[in-house]
This record gives sequence, structure tokens and C-alpha cells, in this order.
Amino acid sequence: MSQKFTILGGGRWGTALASHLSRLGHEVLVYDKNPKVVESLNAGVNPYLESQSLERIASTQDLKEAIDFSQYLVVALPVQAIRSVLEKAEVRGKVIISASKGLEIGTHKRVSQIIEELSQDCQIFCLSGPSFAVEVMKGLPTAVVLAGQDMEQAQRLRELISSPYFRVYLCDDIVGVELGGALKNVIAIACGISDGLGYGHNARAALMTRGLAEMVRIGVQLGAKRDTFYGLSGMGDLFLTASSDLSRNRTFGYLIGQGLSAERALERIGQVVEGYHTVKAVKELSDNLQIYAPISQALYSLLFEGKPLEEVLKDLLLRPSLSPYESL
Ligand SMILES: NC(=O)C1=CN([C@@H]2O[C@H](COP(=O)(O)OP(=O)(O)OC[C@H]3O[C@@H](n4cnc5c(N)ncnc54)[C@H](OP(=O)(O)O)[C@@H]3O)[C@@H](O)[C@H]2O)C=CC1
Ligand SMILES: O=C(CO)COP(=O)(O)O
Repeated sequence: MSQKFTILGGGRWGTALASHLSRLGHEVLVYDKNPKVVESLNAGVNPYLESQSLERIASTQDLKEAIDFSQYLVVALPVQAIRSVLEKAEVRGKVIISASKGLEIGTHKRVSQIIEELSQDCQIFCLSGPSFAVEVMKGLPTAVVLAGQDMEQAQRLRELISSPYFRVYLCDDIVGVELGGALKNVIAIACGISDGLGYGHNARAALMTRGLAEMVRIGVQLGAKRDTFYGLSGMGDLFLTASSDLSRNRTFGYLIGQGLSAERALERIGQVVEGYHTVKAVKELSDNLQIYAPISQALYSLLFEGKPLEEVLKDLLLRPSLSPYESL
């Protein structure tokens, strides 16, 4: 059955999801602050893939109009922008799907926690997993996971958003699914640095494996189920992001490995690099909760404390091996 969907955020991911939902016959309204994006969507042209025409996607800069438009709200904004947008919106009684991946700096909150704080009487779900926007825009086969507490509502949502090329699995561990999507970006930056330095495939495989162990340690401490990290939103998205040129997080790391400063690398990419912010939140969380997170800690000292890359690598590679906590 056709429904109305509001998408908050007309970036690449918001536009890809809008395109997917409209192909399924839903009526979609995208909210974005950028007039050029709004204009392009209203003209039926994908702002990021100009060869693709888009039908049935309307767009607005009017947040109230967007919120009032539908019962179903998809949040696809950069994580650090979500609070400021939701503070301006009165969100009440909606079914909300968070599609953003990261932790909020300062509060260390997951996206569903930010949404919960700033909305009333809403049911909140998280959509995550290995899903590059450009491939979803093109309708290439993709599998994702939808997590939430109310499995009946999740099942209804799955029926609304699934297609043969967009396969949706369900999960009741929203904490694990959100943390999988947020933490894999940090490890993807580390893998990018290793690739940029020319360290080779062995090093990248080691970082991905030890990175996954680090994600599990952090996640379990924060209340996630261990097994969730071995599914689409943890391992699945880590494999994708840490090994593909399409990833902004990996590319960010790659450019740093090639000698660029973090500022220059961010400038060059010109899109959201969520892992850069999440590193900060993870560093504070792991300090506060005494979680052993050597890769995230090393990235923090490189990106935010100005420690030279050679020293960071030396510390990481020469740190005492096999502490009891490292056996996972
Ligand atoms: N791209 C992908 O493949 C995927 C992305 N995601 C997640 O989706 C989220 C969004 O990423 P993505 O769409 O790729 O990012 P993009 O960089 O493509 O776009 C971000 C968009 O958010 C807008 N924006 C920034 N700040 C604000 C604000 N304060 N108020 C309103 N709009 C704002 C930007 O506008 P402007 O350009 O004017 O600044 C831009 O249109 C991230 O959390 C990402 O991890 C998840 C799965 C896949
Ligand atoms: O999360 C993503 C794919 O699942 C997108 O990753 P990047 O933000 O690194 O491009």
C-alpha cells in the first residue's frame, strides 16, 4: 500500500532512500536546507547523479511542512546536525527511522537517543547495514537491517520499504545496530590510513579483524548484544566501508596516509565524514568507561592531539601484546 514518507536530509543518503521509496510507489517529501538541492529534486533531477531522473519526489526547505506531511519520518541528516534540526521541529506521534550513522559529540548519544530526547510519543527504528547511496540510487541489490523494539511495527515497515533489490532484515537490538553503523566508520578511517601508507592487504585484514573486536568490546559495554556485530550493521558494513574507494571514511583515512592533514582531507572530500566526529565520542566513552580501544585512541591522538602519524603507528604496533582484554 502506498504511504507518505518525509525524509529529513537531502544529502546522498536521503536522496537515495527517497528515490528507492518513490520507486516503490510511495509519496515522498524531502526536507533540506540547501535551495539548490531542493530545486533540483523538485525539477525531477537527482542532485548527485544527474543522469538519473526522479519522479514523485517533492522537496522543501520548510521544516514544518515536511514534518506535517506524513506519519513516517526518515532521519538522514549528518549526526551532528540532527539536534539542531529536531529542536526546531515539533515531532510528535510519528514512526521514525534513523538512517544516520554516528555518535553525537559531547553527549555520546546514539541517533535514536537524540531523537527520543527531542520528540514525543514516537516509535523509533534504525536502518543500517552495507549500503552505499550511489548503489541504492541505481537500484543495485542491497541488504540492510531494521532494528527497533516493536517487532510488529518493524514488520509493517519492512513490508513498506522492502523490494527484491532492497532486502530488509529485522533485529531487536537497536543499540547494537546503531553502534555497528557508527563504530565501523572509525575502523574504516584506520584501514584507509593503512592503505594510504601502502601497508598492504595483510595490515588491512588485521585492522578490520582487530577493529571488529574493538567494536564488540565497546558495544557490549554500552549494552549491545555481541552477535549483532557479526551481522549486516557491524561486520557487513565494516567489510564494505573499510575496503571500498566509494567510502568517504576510508578515503579520508587514505588521504591522511598519503600525507594530507585532516583539515585538507575533509575539504577534499566535501561530504560528511561521520567517523571523524565519532572518534571523538568513542575516545571520551572509552576513557570514561575504561574500555580497551587502542585503534580509536590512536586515531584520536592523530586527528585531535596533533601526534605525528609515525609516532601513532609506532605506539600502536609496539604496544604490549595480548593483554587479557585483547584475547577476543
Ligand atoms: N552516503 C551513503 O552512502 C550513506 C550515508 N549514511 C549516513 O547518512 C547520513 C547523511 O549522509 P549523506 O547523505 O551521505 O551526507 P551528504 O554529505 O551527502 O549530505 C549531507 C546533507 O546534510 C545537509 N546538512 C548538513 N547540516 C545540516 C543542517 N544543520 N540542517 C539541515 N541539513 C544539513 C547538507 O547540506 P549542505 O550540503 O548544504 O551542507 C547535505 O545536504 C550520515 O550519517 C551517513 O553516515 C548511511 C548509509 C549510506
Ligand atoms: O555507511 C556507508 C555505507 O554503508 C557509507 O559510508 P561512508 O560514509 O564512509 O561513505
